[in-house]
Amino acid sequence: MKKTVALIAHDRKKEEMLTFVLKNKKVLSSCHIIATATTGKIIKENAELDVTTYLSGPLGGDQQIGAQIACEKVDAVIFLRDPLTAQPHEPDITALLRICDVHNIPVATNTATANLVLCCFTSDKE
Ligand SMILES: O=C(CO)COP(=O)(O)O
Repeated sequence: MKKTVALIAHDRKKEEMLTFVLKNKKVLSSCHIIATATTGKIIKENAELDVTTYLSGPLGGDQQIGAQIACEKVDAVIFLRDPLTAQPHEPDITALLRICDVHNIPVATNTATANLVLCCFTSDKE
């Protein structure tokens, strides 16, 4: 069964996200990818992967993805947060991370952890 992976990146992390996606295109092409609007658009246009997009983070996209997690429809979240810039929708970001913990969903907030998460996907023969 296809894994669903949520990809989200703040503006100053979008380039890093795209590099990560391109490096891991093979494994990600076997997943159902969901993303917030701008992150998803960049991935679609530059990595030519199918992406289901939600609203932009500040407009409620983090909450929409959180709802998918609450419904047990997401297997992993890769959320490259900008730790150096305050975000207007900080409560939504906190809520997204919280709901991952509530449902025990792996959430990577940097590419080092994201690589480990995707490694598990490739070794999982399910
Ligand atoms: O703000 C975000 C996550 O909190 C990301 O939203 P975008 O992908 O639309 O930039």
